[in-house]
Amino acid sequence: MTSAITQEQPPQPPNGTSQDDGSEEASVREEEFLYRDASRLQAGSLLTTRTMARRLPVLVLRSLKMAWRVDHGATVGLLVCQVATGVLAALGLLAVTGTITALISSGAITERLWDAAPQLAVIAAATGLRALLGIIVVWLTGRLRPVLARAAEVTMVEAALSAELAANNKPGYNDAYDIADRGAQVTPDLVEEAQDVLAATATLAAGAVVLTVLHPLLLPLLFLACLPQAAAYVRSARVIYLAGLETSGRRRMLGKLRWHMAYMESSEEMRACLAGPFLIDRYRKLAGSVNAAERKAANTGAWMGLAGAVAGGVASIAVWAALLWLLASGRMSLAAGGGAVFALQTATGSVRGIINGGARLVRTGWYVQDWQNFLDNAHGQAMADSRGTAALPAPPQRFEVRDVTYRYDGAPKDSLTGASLHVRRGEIVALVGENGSGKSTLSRLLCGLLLPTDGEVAWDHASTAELDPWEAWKHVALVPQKFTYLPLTMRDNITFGQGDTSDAALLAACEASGAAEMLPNLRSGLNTLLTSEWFGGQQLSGGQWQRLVLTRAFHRQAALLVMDEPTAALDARAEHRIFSGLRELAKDRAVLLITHRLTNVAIADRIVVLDEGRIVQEGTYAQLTQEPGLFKSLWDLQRRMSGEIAS
Ligand SMILES: Nc1ncnc2c1ncn2[C@@H]1O[C@H](COP(=O)(O)OP(=O)(O)OP(=O)(O)O)[C@@H](O)[C@H]1O
Repeated sequence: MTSAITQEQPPQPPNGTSQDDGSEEASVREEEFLYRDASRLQAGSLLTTRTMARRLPVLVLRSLKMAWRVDHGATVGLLVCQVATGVLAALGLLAVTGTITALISSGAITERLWDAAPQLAVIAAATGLRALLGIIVVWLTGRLRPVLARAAEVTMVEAALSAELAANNKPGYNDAYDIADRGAQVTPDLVEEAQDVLAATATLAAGAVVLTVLHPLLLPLLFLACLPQAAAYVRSARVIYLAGLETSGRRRMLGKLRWHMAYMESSEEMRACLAGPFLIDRYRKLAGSVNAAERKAANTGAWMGLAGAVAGGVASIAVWAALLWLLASGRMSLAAGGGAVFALQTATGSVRGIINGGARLVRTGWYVQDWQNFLDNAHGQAMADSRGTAALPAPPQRFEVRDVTYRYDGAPKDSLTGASLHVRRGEIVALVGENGSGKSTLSRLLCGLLLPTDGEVAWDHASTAELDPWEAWKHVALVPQKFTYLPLTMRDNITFGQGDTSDAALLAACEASGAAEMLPNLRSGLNTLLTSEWFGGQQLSGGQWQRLVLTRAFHRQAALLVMDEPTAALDARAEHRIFSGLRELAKDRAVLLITHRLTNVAIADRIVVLDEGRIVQEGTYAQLTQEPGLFKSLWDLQRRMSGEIAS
């Protein structure tokens, strides 16, 4: 049977152009506008060729440091190989010069051959050893590459975790992350390219010594000849790098589209809502726009490369002409000229190697620089810059939001305005209100996940802005509205490696949440891998996952328990279990409960009602169900609805 994707014709673009007619740019105006980020482009365009040329030695050094950090042995081995390669190249070159001198000197041919024999032996030995060193370099690089790549990936994750939660809303942050991530991916390239440049430099050093001995004019001439080509190559690398920056937002969107189209979490809607064909069409248009930008950069880069190569060719002719002139004018002997030809060829090859490798190194260096910049302060969003390092002397007793205003970056209006609320240990406070009224935002502020735009959030007497966040979050247990399905075992999903990891402690938390009922059906009990994406794993239902997330929160034994719609996916029996056990849980915890099921909030000591970011009511269940206001109108509506449905 043919799949829906192949049967369906993708919708035509609004202006009637097709994705294959070469006019992708025109058909994707809207998507381009949406996913472009100018702030990064500006940063990239500040880089100049001269700056990068100056940074080349720094990059080589940095790559060596990175390599040293992950594998001392391989780094030393590579350095030794490169130096040895250079020494062997010098020996080989000297031997070639010696051989030519011996062969074209006067005397019988057999004598001349005997004279040249030791030099020929040196050439053979040097060539063989260089080949062997080449193999060792490949082996050591292969050993180093994966370790470096994984180490760089970990630094990215650590940097992302060090950023404020609010960073995700900051313009340019996600692009900066993506570009930095690309830098992390290419760090092994930096090391390899630095190796190439080092190897070419070592060989050049050998050629340079020979050339200088033969005639002091040859080497400066050779360098001058290569300058235009070097500039052209670096410029070409810059064009391609800038195209990468320009398209980063769109490429990120492409990655997200691919993820949603192919992965399990969204697979139902992709099929049943026919989102797949629609998104494939969107993907093609967006990809067309990225392709067009990259093609343009590749064309410009190729033209620059061609111009550089022509300039280089002309300059090479000049160098060879100079050599001929030196010979013709008797300024250089014929024997020395023969050696000079070989030395020039070797040196020219090495300089080209340095230019090629250097241009690649410079481009990779830009990416790696982006990576380093991100690592330095998470694109200006590091928590270390916005928060203190104070520690709490003991688990807090009271959590308070004082006259807090919060606006998400780029949002047209405040999500919370002048809100105040407190919750003590032993107390349950319910937060209610219509969709978008600011409940989750307020809970994030109370947990210290967000810092207020105005006002203060205090745990006992300490402001959350003063506290070391990682220490502070040890006192928080959160059941978020949107929870993550982690492909870990049930045990790891509950503990995340913290607290009492004994079966007894886990089973107690499972009993409280209702997750214990799932255990007999799990293949390996607490050690079952909770995903069917890998062999041996098992997939939980939505409600079962919610039970698990509740188990995690109960197991944490934290002073503050925040539950945002904790029973939305639970069946009636499971929901009843949670609410009937909540008072017991609250004995030593401050509980903030967010729910739309208003009969459930009868359990709370106090109820706080939010409307459009402002607290409009506060009181007990008995008070608010009598008092005219938002709570009563929503409560009446829910009761009426269940009555109407029942009748
Ligand atoms: N990450 C975010 N970035 C930007 N704006 C946000 C973000 N999260 C929420 N908002 C905005 O803040 C306002 C309050 O959202 P919040 O999620 O706090 O509401 P809520 O009361 O929890 O809603 P619901 O009942 O639907 O869960 C909304 O207008 C929403 O658009």
